[in-house]
Amino acid sequence: MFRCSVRLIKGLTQITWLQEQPVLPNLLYRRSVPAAYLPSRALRVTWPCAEEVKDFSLTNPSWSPNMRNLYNKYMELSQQESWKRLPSYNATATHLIEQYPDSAKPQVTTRLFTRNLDVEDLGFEYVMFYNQAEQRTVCSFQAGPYLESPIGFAHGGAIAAIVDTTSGACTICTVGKVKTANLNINYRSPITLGSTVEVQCRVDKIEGRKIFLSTEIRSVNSQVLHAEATALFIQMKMSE
Ligand SMILES: CCCCCCCC/C=C\CCCCCCCC(=O)SCCNC(=O)CCNC(=O)[C@H](O)C(C)(C)COP(=O)(O)OP(=O)(O)OC[C@H]1O[C@@H](n2cnc3c(N)ncnc32)[C@H](O)[C@@H]1OP(=O)(O)O
Repeated sequence: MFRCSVRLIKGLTQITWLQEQPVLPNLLYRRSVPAAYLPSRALRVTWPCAEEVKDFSLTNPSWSPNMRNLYNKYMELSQQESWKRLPSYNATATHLIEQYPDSAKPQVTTRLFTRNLDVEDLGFEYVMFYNQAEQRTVCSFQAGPYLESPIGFAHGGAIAAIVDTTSGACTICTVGKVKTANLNINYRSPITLGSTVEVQCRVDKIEGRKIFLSTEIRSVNSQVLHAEATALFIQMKMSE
């Protein structure tokens, strides 16, 4: 009973903290997760247990010096320019939690694909920053050993996931809720597992509900081009 109360108080403290985080107004999906998306068996409930509401885009001990350097560079730029670090939770619903009245906080039973491991270091380690004035997102990405495809290198699907995430976040920050309609990737040079790369994404043009973006993944010294991509996102209709 005592343990439960402590967990509840910790959880509420964390939620209050979450609600105080700066949020761009048009970012968030307005609907709760449709029932059809929910798994048939109960998974972890992430609210109001504080330990589940973790911001994964803050430094952790698994981050390499390159990962930390990029993080520090954009954190410094966030002080002077219009870059903003995007918080990153392990479920879309957790990003949305502030929209729910206290009486109707959702049970979070799904997970974002790129945040589906509990252990740090093994999968996707990444942090994204958004520049509103330039409609750009940058992502520092460290590819963990569980993303392997050819021996020692990252899987093309994992690279596609990080491109989709970086360009998706850029689009959501720019226009609100969207879906990916098209993603084209040219893989130019393999990404070594454990290495850190910089993903740079920008909105090229917006035509009605269509948002066109381009992305490049480069080594941290910019010398190696690992992949280049274009994406088309479609803005959801008001009714969706
Ligand atoms: C403090 C908070 C901070 C938060 C920060 C953010 C962090 C958030 C957390 C993490 C970020 C993660 C972000 C990840 C994002 C990933 C998103 C996905 O992966 S979505 C899953 C994969 N995609 C699908 O499953 C779509 C399946 N397709 C569809 O649902 C539909 O086809 C859809 C919605 C794409 C379009 O359907 P329609 O009915 O709305 O629209 P129609 O009329 O068909 O098309 C509109 C226009 O677009 C063109 N169009 C549509 N699809 C096209 C295509 N594939 N290629 C070219 N044109 C296409 C059409 O020709 C039309 O053009 P004309 O207006 O006539 O000029």
